[in-house]
Amino acid sequence: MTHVFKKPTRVAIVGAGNVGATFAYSLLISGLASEIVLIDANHAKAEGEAMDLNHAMPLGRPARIWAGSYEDTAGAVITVITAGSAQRPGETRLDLVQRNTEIFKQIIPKIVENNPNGILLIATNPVDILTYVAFKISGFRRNHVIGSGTVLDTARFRYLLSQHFDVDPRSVHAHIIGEHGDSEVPVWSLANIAGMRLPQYCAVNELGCADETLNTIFEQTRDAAYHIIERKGATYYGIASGLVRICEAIIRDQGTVLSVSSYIDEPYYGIEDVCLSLPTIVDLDGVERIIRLDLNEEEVIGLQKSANLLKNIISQLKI
Ligand SMILES: NC(=O)C1=CN([C@@H]2O[C@H](COP(=O)(O)OP(=O)(O)OC[C@H]3O[C@@H](n4cnc5c(N)ncnc54)[C@H](O)[C@@H]3O)[C@@H](O)[C@H]2O)C=CC1
Ligand SMILES: CC(=O)C(=O)O
Repeated sequence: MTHVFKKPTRVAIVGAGNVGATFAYSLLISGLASEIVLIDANHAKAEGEAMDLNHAMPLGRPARIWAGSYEDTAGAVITVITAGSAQRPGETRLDLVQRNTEIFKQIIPKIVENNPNGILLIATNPVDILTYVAFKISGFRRNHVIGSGTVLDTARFRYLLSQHFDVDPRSVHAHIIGEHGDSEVPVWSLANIAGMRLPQYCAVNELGCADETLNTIFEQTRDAAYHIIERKGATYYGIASGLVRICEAIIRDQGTVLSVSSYIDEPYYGIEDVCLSLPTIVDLDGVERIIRLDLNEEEVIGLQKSANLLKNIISQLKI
């Protein structure tokens, strides 16, 4: 009998709530993982989600899905953390900071003990602060601790721009950088469609590009979570798709440019020792490289303000 060497692609998900369960479903549909384990303080919730997901499998792609424990993070290529409190209407992401830091103090050591070589992918808010907390507690290399950061905000921005310009969002190249939150920064100076910066694209195509219109697009991007939470209590489809996209870049070793959050260890416009989002090359080793952007003065000031806000919160944290 021939023995076949089988190496499953395991993704562990800690937190089987709105975000964790929606991500698990999107990951199943994507076919990227052969094993998906759900871990939650509420084990019955993880079990229920696993049962429901298993029933979708014969109609889609095969994978092994179960409700497990931290021992099951062993061998996972990526452990995605979505556990913790979410914003209630009117709350900011930063309001969640100490509550979710306490949860990370319980969770991270258990993952490290079982899976010292995997990649941590953080979605729990405030995501930049918790990426920093996970980096410090885990002792992992900076490449292996990634926050979903402004991947979602960048997607929202590209979607809203695509609506304005009436083009496929995948053909809009534009990034939101800095905090995943109220101090985030739109990189207008480098935004382009078909290689043309927006003012040139508007002029050539006789389209409206008024400052007021573009500002409204940014405000709708920045405030999207508040508007969704006001209406339906939570957001999850956007972030679930963002997490799948990050997992794809890692599992398929794609070297994709994504605005993930990671630890800045070398001065970037004078910013260091903080986690925030910048266009980053993501591959099998996680963060391969952060791209040096040629920002204008207003964008540099915005990015520095965003970094200072995050650093100020970090300095008050009890890790
Ligand atoms: N980064 C981003 O772009 C986004 C982040 N989020 C964040 O994701 C997080 C989760 O949001 P939802 O899924 O809507 O919340 P949820 O309340 O539906 O789910 C949270 C889950 O975490 C579990 N949990 C809590 N403490 C735990 C612990 N110590 N160990 C294991 N599991 C634990 C709960 O039992 C629950 O099932 C929130 O912090 C939210 O703000 C949400 C949307 C977008
Ligand atoms: C909740 C959140 O962080 C978002 O939807 O952007």
